[in-house]
Amino acid sequence: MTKLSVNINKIATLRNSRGGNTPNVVQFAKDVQRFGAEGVTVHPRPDERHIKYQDTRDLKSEVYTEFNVEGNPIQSFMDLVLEVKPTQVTLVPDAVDALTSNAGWDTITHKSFLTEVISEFKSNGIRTSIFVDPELQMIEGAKATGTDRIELYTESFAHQYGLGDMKAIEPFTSAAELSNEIGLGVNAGHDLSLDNIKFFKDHIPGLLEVSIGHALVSESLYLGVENVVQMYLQKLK
Ligand SMILES: CC(=O)[C@@H](O)[C@H](O)COP(=O)(O)O
Ligand SMILES: NCC(=O)COP(=O)(O)O
Repeated sequence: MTKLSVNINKIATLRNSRGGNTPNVVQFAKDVQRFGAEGVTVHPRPDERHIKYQDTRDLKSEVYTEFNVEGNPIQSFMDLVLEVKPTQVTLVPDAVDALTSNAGWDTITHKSFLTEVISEFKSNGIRTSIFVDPELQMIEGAKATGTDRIELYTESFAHQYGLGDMKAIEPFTSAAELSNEIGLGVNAGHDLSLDNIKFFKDHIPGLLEVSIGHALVSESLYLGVENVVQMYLQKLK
């Protein structure tokens, strides 16, 4: 069964825009879990443009489903994750000034670095996932690092699907099939939405988790948070 992890970065974006504590990030995380979400995801970036390191600490005691913390494993991020010890850490190769996540890891070039980082997190009881493009070589490279899971970077699927190109799913299906064969768990995320999630899920064998934020928050502006969470859960059945 595919779990829905709600990425709450954009709630922090809205909160930070006025400098106060409205909307309250922790309350939003409690509410989406109450509405049925099976996880909460945050991406504390180095510039803290949205989720702050302190938010990640504050959320730890309030996330009773699965807590997924994403980021580039720079030292400050490593220290935060080892302090908070979330359910899962997802390693993302983002540049400090990236507008948003825009690429998966080159798991071959960075094999030794990723292997060392993953070993550190796993020895602290934290499940690991590596953000990758749906390239078979990168999937095999991810396996070699010892990671528990990969997260398929779904921006290219979402973009092409939105243009009517159904064949855009094919690399993702192949990547999931290989992952299943070699014992890698399959997560997915980035630009997934109510429009594309069912088609995506129906073509990805063994999909364990989707993390969705930007579209979910945007859709909630019109349809309401509880309604949107329930709509995602229905489409993921
Ligand atoms: C890794 C990924 O694709 C997203 O989880 C990322 O967290 C989005 O980051 P922004 O919310 O900063 O765009
Ligand atoms: N890992 C993807 C994620 O957490 C949310 O990405 P998006 O839905 O905000 O594009």
